[in-house]
Amino acid sequence: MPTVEALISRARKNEDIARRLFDIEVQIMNIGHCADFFDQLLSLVSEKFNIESVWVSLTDSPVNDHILRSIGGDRGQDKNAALHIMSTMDFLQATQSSRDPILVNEGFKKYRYLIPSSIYPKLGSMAILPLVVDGKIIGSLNLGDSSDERYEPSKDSFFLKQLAVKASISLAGVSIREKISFLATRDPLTLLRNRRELEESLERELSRSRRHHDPLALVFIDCDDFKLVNDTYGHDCGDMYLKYVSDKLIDMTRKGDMVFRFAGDEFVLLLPNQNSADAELIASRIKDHLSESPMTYRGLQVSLSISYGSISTDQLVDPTYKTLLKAADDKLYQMKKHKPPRCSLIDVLDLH
Ligand SMILES: Nc1nc2c(ncn2[C@@H]2O[C@H](COP(=O)(O)OP(=O)(O)OP(=O)(O)O)[C@@H](O)[C@H]2O)c(=O)[nH]1
Repeated sequence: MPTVEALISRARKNEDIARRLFDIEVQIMNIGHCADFFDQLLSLVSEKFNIESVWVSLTDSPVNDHILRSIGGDRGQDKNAALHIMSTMDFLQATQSSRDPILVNEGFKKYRYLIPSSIYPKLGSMAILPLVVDGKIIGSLNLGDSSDERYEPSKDSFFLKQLAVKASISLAGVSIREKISFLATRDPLTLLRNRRELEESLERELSRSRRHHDPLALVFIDCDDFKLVNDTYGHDCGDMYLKYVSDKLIDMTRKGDMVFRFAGDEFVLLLPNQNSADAELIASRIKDHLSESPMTYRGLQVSLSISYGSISTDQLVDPTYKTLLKAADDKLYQMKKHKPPRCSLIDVLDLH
């Protein structure tokens, strides 16, 4: 039978843990970006509870696309050891899809995919706290210690569960807030940056280019005879065509480049640090590649063709948002003018 003093001491200890959990919750609940959320969460948990190793394992499931994009990570390419990205199957197999904390102090091999290699050799025990967003397990918050007692499996995991729930609820909030602000800047069909974003990005990049005396290139792209796609195959095919083109534009540009949907079948590339020759080369490569990569739609190959106009700040005196766009649009118009009209979009019938 515990003494009154022991009971009071235990109650105080629990109160102290609850207060620390509350402090963490208050500090993470209003964060706007997933990357900042994880940084804050990990450092707060480690600091408030004096934990040797704290890291997050995230599955590569499509439900995590938004979070992975936000933290800038892909599987096998962790942003840092504290954010560990792994296959969904490995994760669910190791944890048996448990929604309760898992305490481990032996048999780490089973959980090896969850543990960054820099932490694995130091572990005496660990706690795996599942993170659940929108009812789906998306990974875990993990706590590790060199002693085999701290997370000994028979220990009470009540507060660990509390931590898992608070982290999950806050992450869901951050994720939704970030998604809303992301979508406000995007074209809903292609998810490319929208025209308003172009205006802001172009102003920003122009002043950066002036400050650093670096060139900035812009390519204006228009799909040829796009109306024919809609008229021949219907609007769904037209939508697919626009998505197909936008994916190719993303694939064929570099990480620092920006791709925008300007309007209907018009796209703009913003290429920091590229001069006129670079921009012309990139644009003509994209044009050639699209011409050689017809889109498959219901067993038909629908051919693609674009016209473009490329311009760089090194070709204009005192370039502005308007003059840069206008110069690229003029060049696009010149290319369009010399293009023979197409009457059919079908290259090859029936691929089956
Ligand atoms: N499917 C689909 N069609 C769209 C969308 N936005 C605009 N359009 C269509 O895009 C077509 C653009 O037509 P035009 O401006 O004549 O362009 P074009 O047929 O490519 O002609 P050129 O530019 O002269 O080669 C119009 O028929 C619009 O209705 C969209 O989101 N989805």
